[in-house]
Amino acid sequence: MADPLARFEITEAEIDRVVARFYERVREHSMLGPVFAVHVTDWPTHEDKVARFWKNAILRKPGYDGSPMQVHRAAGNVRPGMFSTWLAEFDKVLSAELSPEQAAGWSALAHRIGMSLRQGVVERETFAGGIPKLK
Ligand code: HEM
Repeated sequence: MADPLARFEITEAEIDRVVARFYERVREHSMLGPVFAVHVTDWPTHEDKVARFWKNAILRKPGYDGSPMQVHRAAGNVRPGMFSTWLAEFDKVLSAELSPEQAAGWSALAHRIGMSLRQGVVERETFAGGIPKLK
């Protein structure tokens, strides 16, 4: 039986497939591709880690113990304006690969997490009161 705490019905294989399709698009994307290229050389390892992140977030399956907030704040080349593009690309993959119910559930979760990560990046780039650190 499905885990009653799972946010929506999805299999681990479906999660793996979405992650693989998404980073295929990211690698070719004019804005997102170069950002990842600075950090990720071993794509299978990256995709495996991100798939474990989503299995933990959606299915509550242990296996990811990283800190996405730290990673995105520290990356240095992830800008606040990139999150809407990332999410739009992710939504395209969700719609193409999953049922409407699955896509809607995962999209809502991704947008919630994305807005929180974006806020972390914004805070790194601003002083108290929202004054930008110009550089
Ligand atoms: C919007 C929702 C997003 C989610 C849910 C998300 C999720 C993740 C996760 C789980 C990781 C692995 C973290 C770890 O190492 O433990 C990661 C890494 C990374 N993300 Fe995101 N991300 C998002 C948006 C973005 C955006 C907008 C960018 C900018 C292009 C970005 C760029 C990166 C890069 C470059 C890495 C690799 C960092 C490294 O290995 O040093 N992410 N992301």
